[in-house]
Amino acid sequence: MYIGSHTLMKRYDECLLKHGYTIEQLVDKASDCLLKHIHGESFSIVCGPGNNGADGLSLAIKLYQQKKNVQVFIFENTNHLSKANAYYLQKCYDLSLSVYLFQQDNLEELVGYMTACDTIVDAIFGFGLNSSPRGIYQSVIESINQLYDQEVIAVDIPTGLQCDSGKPYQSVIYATSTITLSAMKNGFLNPDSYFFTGKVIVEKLDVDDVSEEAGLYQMADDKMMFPLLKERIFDGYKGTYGHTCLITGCIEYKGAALLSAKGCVYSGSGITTVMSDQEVIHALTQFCPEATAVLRPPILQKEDFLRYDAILIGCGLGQSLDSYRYVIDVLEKTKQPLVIDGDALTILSAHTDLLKHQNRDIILTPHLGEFQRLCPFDSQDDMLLVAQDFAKEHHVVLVLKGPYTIVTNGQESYRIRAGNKAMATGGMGDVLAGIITSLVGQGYPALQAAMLGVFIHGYTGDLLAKEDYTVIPSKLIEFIPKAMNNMIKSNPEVTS
Ligand SMILES: NC(=O)C1=CN([C@@H]2O[C@H](COP(=O)(O)OP(=O)(O)OC[C@H]3O[C@@H](n4cnc5c(N)ncnc54)[C@H](OP(=O)(O)O)[C@@H]3O)[C@@H](O)[C@H]2O)[C@@H](O)CC1
Ligand SMILES: [K+]
Repeated sequence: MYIGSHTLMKRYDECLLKHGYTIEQLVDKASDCLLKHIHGESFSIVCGPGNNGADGLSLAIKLYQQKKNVQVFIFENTNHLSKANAYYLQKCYDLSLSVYLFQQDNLEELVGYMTACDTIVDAIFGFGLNSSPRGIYQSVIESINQLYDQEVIAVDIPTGLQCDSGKPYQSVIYATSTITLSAMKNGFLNPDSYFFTGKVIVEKLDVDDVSEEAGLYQMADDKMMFPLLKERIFDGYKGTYGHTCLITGCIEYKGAALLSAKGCVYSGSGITTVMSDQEVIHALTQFCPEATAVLRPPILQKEDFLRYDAILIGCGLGQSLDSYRYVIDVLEKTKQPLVIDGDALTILSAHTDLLKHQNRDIILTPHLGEFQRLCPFDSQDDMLLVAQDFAKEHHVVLVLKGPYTIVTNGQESYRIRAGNKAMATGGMGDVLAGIITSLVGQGYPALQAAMLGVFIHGYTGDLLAKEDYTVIPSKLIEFIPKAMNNMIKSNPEVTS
């Protein structure tokens, strides 16, 4: 399943136009999608001035041609209409459909006409709405919400719901169901949006598939993720599964280093070496005796890293002057695939130029606050686009942590369907960084390692959250091997 934001959906339409479709054809195909899910005998179709309205007008014509009882309501019939809207409105007039024009003084009367129908179609605004519907639009939305006997079907998005966040503007249609076109809208991932969308049906237009060309995100679910995890091989040994180096922890933040090391070991790393302060190393022998350790030298040299397959920097590294130097040393002197997390990301924010000419796999794992430092953005910005552009510009795999964590390398983009609110506890991100580094060390390509790491982490948390109110990192780690085994056993390619 693909997911789009308002910008990505606009880009999707532009791609289709570049493929040679006309906007009138696209609207025609959109209304074919709607028609499949519309039942009943009498319809009030409420159409705004853009292409969402055009979808409604085209649908009205098809229903009329099926001899249904159809009345169309519009807000203006001037040159403010989109090209497709004007085209289909003219067709409605040509066919002598009943078209009513909303004005301030006839609003109540026209809404009264709707009470005679069984279905109201909301084709007022779709992903083109850019602020709260005002004036007559607001009044019509509120009046439609007062009608309780009719089914309300929203075209693409309930009018007044924000496409990207799933939050309502001041006035929003409460739909019984929403037929969303081409892709799931990002806002519908927000569970609160369900109050407004009702049941969501995703319908793909019968056109060339331009989802990837347009940069839509893909939902990475069990079906996609289970087969990515490889079975351990018959004659494997510790060398088969990679040697990872974790430059993590300091006197003040020992726990983060311990959790990332254990996450790395438990998700299958062949050898895990923690490069840290004496105090961290001492604690490590108690917490995770399987990990090895080396004392972190004051200046990191290229030779210190020759034997490693993957490096992690961050996870409790702190932000001292030493930490700054470590981050810069690692970026300048090592060549292995690199995972950058926590404090190291904050340090990196002042030196993103170091990401240039790296010529190796780099995975960044910020939460929203860390990402804001790396890439200042505005709260109104389209995060799907911002994340994608950042990854593309800096040639990294970006793991933007949150509900349905974003994983993108700028070319391919995913939302990971795993994880839950019970996992919102300190140290969870450190475990994730450890898992991803482990997978990189085991030879998974960077994008796959990032996706799989996020999935394993979230999936383990989901198993635990079935019984527990909170899921704490040290307990989650203990369950990682079981969860990975579950994934292998549930994968039809392995079990058959
Ligand atoms: N591939 C697909 O999926 C396809 C999707 N399609 C459909 O296209 C829909 C998107 O169409 P769209 O881009 O024309 O935007 P839409 O939502 O109709 O609104 C634009 C109008 O709203 C106006 N306006 C904006 N904010 C406002 C406000 N606060 N208050 C008042 N007015 C406001 C804005 O005015 P303007 O800002 O230009 O002055 C403009 O007139 C999409 O949702 C889907 O249904 C298919 O038809 C084709 C294939
Ligand atoms: K709508």
